[in-house]
Amino acid sequence: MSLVSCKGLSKSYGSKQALKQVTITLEAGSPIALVGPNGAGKTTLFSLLCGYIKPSAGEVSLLGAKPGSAELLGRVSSLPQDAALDPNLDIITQLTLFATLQGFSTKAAKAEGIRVLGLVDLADSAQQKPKSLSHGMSKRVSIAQALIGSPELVLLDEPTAGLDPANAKKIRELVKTLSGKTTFIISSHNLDELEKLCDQVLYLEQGQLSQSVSVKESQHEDYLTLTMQQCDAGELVSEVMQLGDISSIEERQPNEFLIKHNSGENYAIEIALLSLFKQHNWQYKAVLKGRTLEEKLFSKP
Ligand SMILES: Nc1ncnc2c1ncn2[C@@H]1O[C@H](COP(=O)(O)OP(=O)(O)OP(=O)(O)O)[C@@H](O)[C@H]1O
Repeated sequence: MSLVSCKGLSKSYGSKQALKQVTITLEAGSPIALVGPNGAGKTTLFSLLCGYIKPSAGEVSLLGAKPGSAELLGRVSSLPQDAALDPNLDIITQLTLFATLQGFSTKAAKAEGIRVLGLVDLADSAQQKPKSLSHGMSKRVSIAQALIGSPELVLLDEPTAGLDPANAKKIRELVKTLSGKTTFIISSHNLDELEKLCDQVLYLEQGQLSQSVSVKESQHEDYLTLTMQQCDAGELVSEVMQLGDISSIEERQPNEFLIKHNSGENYAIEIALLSLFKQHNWQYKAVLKGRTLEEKLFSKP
């Protein structure tokens, strides 16, 4: 049974068509990214998956059931973009309440609340009220709430937006740790973050699913992405073109070069590049196999 199945899924708000004929099947496993410009329909798709809104046309099912149905209680959860906590109740009381609503006994619900707060490193804040929390801490409490009951599918809408780098890293590590048992679908504008976390990236544009990109496939592509320290781009390009099996090299961003090659031999190009750098005493920052996610989504090879 598929994790998510959408067939011709569409949603209009009055005359505004926010989602157009989205058809996709997603399987459980590594985290899946949902990317797209502002207004592309990401939150609308999440809201349909959660059952917060009804489709205007088409079908959607999660784990074989309709979104919002009783069968999915405790199996699917979400962190909405604008998740808000009740200002009047302390954190552990709120989490305990949500766990109780999922069917935990009162005692087990409190233990579950403490467990999920521990996952987001906030066990010490259990007795605090939301107004005494920073924005980042509130976001982490909302992520904790989404993890109650260890659901099979968790939808995270911009989970690290507004978090400082250390806390964003902690959330990424948490997602990595829990992946396997739980499948995460993550909407974010941070492509570097998604590239680190996800194997599959869905790209929504003007309500349509325009691409589904596999991050893992980079291993099999005939591309290298080279990031240099300061260098003379013209000289580098001319020298690299003289190496064998190079089809093209282009500077895509300052000091970042995309090399297309047709070498069938493992590491041959990498070794030739490193010898070239040594010969000229050029300093490099990174040699990445394949193309960056940004290149895959936004540039035609
Ligand atoms: N309740 C609503 N009523 C009317 N139009 C809406 C409503 N919600 C969303 N829209 C419109 O639907 C389109 C898709 O919005 P949505 O919030 O799903 O996009 P998004 O990809 O999540 O954007 P962002 O990255 O800015 O969060 C936008 O044009 C938006 O203005």
